[in-house]
Amino acid sequence: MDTEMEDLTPKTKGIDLAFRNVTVARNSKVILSGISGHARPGELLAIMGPSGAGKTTLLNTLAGRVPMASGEIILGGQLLNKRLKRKIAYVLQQDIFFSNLTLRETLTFVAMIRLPDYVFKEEKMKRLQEIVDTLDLNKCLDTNIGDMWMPGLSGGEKKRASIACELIHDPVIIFLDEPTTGLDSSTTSSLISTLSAYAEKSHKTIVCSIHQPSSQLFFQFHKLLLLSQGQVAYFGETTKVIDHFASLGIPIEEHYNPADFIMEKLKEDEDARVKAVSAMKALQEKYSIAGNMLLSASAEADVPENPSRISTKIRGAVYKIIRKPPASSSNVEVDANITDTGSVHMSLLDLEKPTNDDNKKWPTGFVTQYTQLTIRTFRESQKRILEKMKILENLLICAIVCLIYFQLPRNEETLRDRMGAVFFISAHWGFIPLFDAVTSFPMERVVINKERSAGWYRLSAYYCAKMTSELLLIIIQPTVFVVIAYWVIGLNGIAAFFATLGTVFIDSIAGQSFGLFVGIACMEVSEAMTVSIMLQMGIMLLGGLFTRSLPFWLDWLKYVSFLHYSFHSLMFLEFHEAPPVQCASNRNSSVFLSCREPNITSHTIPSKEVLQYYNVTWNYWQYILPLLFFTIIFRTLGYIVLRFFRKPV
Ligand SMILES: Nc1ncnc2c1ncn2[C@@H]1O[C@H](COP(=O)(O)OP(=O)(O)OP(=O)(O)O)[C@@H](O)[C@H]1O
Repeated sequence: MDTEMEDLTPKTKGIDLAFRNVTVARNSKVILSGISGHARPGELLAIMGPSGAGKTTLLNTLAGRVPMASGEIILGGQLLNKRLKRKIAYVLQQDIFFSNLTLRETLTFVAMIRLPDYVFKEEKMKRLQEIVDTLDLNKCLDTNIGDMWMPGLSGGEKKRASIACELIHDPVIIFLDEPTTGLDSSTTSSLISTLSAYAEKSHKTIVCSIHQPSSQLFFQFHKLLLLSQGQVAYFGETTKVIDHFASLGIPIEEHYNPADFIMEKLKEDEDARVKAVSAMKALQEKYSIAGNMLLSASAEADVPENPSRISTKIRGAVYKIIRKPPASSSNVEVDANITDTGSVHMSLLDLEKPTNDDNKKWPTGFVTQYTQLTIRTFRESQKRILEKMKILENLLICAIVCLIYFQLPRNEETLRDRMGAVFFISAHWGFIPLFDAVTSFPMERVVINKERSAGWYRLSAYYCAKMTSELLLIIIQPTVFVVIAYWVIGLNGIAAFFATLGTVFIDSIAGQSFGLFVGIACMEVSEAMTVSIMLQMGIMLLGGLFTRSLPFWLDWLKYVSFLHYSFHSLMFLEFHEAPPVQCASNRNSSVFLSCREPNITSHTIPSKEVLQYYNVTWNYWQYILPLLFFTIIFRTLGYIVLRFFRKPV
């Protein structure tokens, strides 16, 4: 893999990362205590430590995703801020994707949306190909990402795909949270080699948390930050760690994997752990650590034999470190002059200065974001909504409905059945999109949150794309259903047919809007399902078929059921200006006045009377406008909840 590294020509060089006295507390528990360290461009820094040591918390904190109780994070000479956060790439431990998109579709979207608008599409695709070559992903470009239910990319390929998504936009610094979890040893080895080579060749700063690498892998990391119970147990060059532990009186046994040895000592030998942590503390207390960490210095100045001698050793290296800069300063200056090794001057102020382009909040404009998100959402939803099983299910339901209501005679005896058929159509096509939205959104939220926290696009662009891209898909299945069932059942004529079709579309869109709102408001699929089933019951009962006369204090509730409007508008279309309904054969038992009237010779019921009998007293638009209003209200509420109450961390 690394042989192809030459192809990759990043436009931006990495920048220095320095962190000092990072302390994080959660629920009055201190998770990280006074963590300091430093990584330079071209370096691969490993954060290692036993489970629960605080690796993920530290990475999240360095990436600006977790608030600190105290401490400083300095990137390229500036305290970490919103603008800098957008230049950080963060590869999460979990690989989060839309599982039914192919890798090519996924990466094309990322390239189009994360590379700035002034880069031509051909250039974006070229950059994408370079990343694909570098990470050896050519073979699986047309494979679905997949998940536990759908076969797709292997674990290693998925991890490389996650890394590819982050490398495309040429970040200045890359964080990876346990990228080797779940990978076999050869995939792990090839991944770490790729990262190490990438850091060196493209001069990027890479920080990566890792559990327990093999010894071969261990030495591929340039630097090591060892955590134990939220404290630093070692920070410095990886090659010096064995000597360092030996100097503390903890020598490694021969032929032992150093990573295994260190982890065992930290986990099982409390004395060794305390010694290691105290040695680091002694260093930190002695010197204010800013741009350069003491042990990286001590590594250059040889490793001290024991903690008590550390200060002498460091003093021997004659470090002049400017003391803690003022907290208010946005440009933190750190000088490290090593007088005995020549004049090594490093001013973090000299590194990357923000350009106008850097200050832009989003990599691409609204139009690009909206277009790309529409394409992606359409592809993703198309595979979900028009899934083979769903099509089959709807065709079967259509067949059952056609069999039950086949060519309903238009008479009083079958009026109830006709009403049932109309109610079924409105309920079915209101609830199918509702449940699709309810079940799919909580899963989609995970992807959206990942992308929102990394600042890929505006929420408004995503939401507009989501609202519009699925419209066409939502109406395909009801169209097929209505086209077949309408004529097989023998509903009202051709003019009412088109109006029925339009009404079913509006019903489906209102149902989807309601489902989307519930899906957005609920955090879990199970919670969303419980809430929607309860609401579905209420909506059904208030729809107009089951309850014709509610207690007066409950009567208003029917007006909040969208089904009430869709059902009544379809009833209106079915009976307004429709062929007459024949009276019951026993006219005396008829519920309609027109049939019971002894002087009237006609044996039919006027549509107006049927509509009145079923309480369909408004005109068509009076039922449709509230449906449109519901759609707008639920979609707006969905946006508000997503924007203000469901913010990603
Ligand atoms: N919100 C929280 N409230 C309380 N404790 C927390 C919270 N988040 C994390 N912790 C605790 O902080 C410690 C560090 O967690 P973290 O996930 O950073 O460890 P880790 O080193 O990444 O572990 P692993 O290797 O198992 O992933 C753990 O003991 C964890 O239980």
